[in-house]
Amino acid sequence: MAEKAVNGFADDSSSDKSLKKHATGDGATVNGIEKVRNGSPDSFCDIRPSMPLFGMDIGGTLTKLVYFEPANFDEFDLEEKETLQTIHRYLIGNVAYGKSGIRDVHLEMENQTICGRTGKIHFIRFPTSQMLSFIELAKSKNFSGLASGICATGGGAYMFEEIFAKEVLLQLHKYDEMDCLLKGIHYIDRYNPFSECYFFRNPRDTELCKKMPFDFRNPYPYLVVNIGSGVSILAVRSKTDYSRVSGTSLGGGTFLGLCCLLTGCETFEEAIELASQGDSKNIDKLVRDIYGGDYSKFGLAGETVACSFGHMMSKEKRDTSSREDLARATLVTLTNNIGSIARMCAKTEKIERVVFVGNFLRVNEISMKLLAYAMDFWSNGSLKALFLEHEVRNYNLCFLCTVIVLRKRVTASILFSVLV
Ligand SMILES: Nc1ncnc2c1ncn2[C@@H]1O[C@H](COP(=O)(O)OP(=O)(O)OP(=O)(O)O)[C@@H](O)[C@H]1O
Ligand SMILES: CC(C)(CO)[C@@H](O)C(=O)NCCC(=O)O
Repeated sequence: MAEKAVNGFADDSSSDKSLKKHATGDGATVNGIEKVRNGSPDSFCDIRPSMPLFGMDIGGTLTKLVYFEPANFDEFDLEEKETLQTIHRYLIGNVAYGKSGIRDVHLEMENQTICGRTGKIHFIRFPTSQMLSFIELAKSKNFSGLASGICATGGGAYMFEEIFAKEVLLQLHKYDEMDCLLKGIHYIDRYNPFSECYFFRNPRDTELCKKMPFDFRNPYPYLVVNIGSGVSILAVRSKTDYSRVSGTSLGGGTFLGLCCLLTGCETFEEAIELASQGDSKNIDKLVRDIYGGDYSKFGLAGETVACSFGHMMSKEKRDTSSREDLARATLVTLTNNIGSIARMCAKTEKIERVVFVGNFLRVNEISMKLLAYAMDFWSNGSLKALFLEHEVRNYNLCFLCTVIVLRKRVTASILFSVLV
């Protein structure tokens, strides 16, 4: 592969259909639901791994990478120190890497202690579609001769395991994404107890609706709705007891895919921008479009969506609909569907706190407010929709609990070449 393509993440060849998926199986299955106790990543903190530390979550759409920058470089030997300083200069000197790598500066976490060391956590993301470029690069740099292995979470840790082993001669140490997600949520909240978790006060009133901090220090039981490419719903009853109670394939990836199809947009940011200027009422049929007003007998207000995309069966309505309206209706449809499934899960599990996470909510206040509204309205105020600053903006957080322990200089070389 050309160096340029590798370095710039320019080659979009990672949709390689020949990659084989592996079955997971970290937990026992009870009534078709995976029951998982005792996630394993904590064991990392029993050791004092060599620096630098990275963690990676390879999702269906985005790969999230964290880099832990130790505060004091002086305690390392000369070679390690040199590597750390080079990484530091490069990473901190840039916020964008190649065409698609981004460092989210506003998410940085200072004064963190990981595995006995104090430092800062940096957050970087890039599309998983560029992963084969990363692998090509690792191969071309003879990574296997120098690295001890990579720890990773997410479907990609399984998806790319074989190709990493075969092509790069490198083992991926896999950790379950849901275990890590929950550990990540609590890690983050512990370090930002008064500013990480929030809710919307007065969610039914657009004028008075206001973001407020939520004290999440005594959180159990709660539901997690992880909106990534698809959606996983977890019922969490204690630190070590949770189950995946439901999920839906209609998630953030569906929103982006449909929006690209319907509007010709090409990025998530563009899709959200379009949606923010559109009106879904031009696309969806409301109860009032069918009843002429409310359907009072069952408490359905005229403003309620009766049929998502229902107006699109009319040629006239199709001809007058705009890209903005279509983007908005796609966003509202997906969000309401997720909200509705979450509400049913909360009812079945008898849980009142619902934490919505995942990158679908990144730069997407429309969906957050809609979810807050829907939870409050349809439960008569008994359900509370909660959100997290880091989670919402960027990461599954899995990687906070995983680390990539690489041998010194190689890490720098890989990271640099990929991100340059
Ligand atoms: N820059 C972006 N590029 C692509 N999608 C984005 C971007 N920012 C936010 N998103 C949204 O976030 C979703 C991916 O979220 P997330 O990173 O949490 O999931 P994932 O780990 O890729 O998927 P999964 O967990 O299902 O494997 C996308 O499907 C899209 O809706
Ligand atoms: C497959 C995963 C777990 C990958 O993160 C996620 O995309 C998901 O939960 N999808 C929904 C699958 C379902 O229908 O339950």
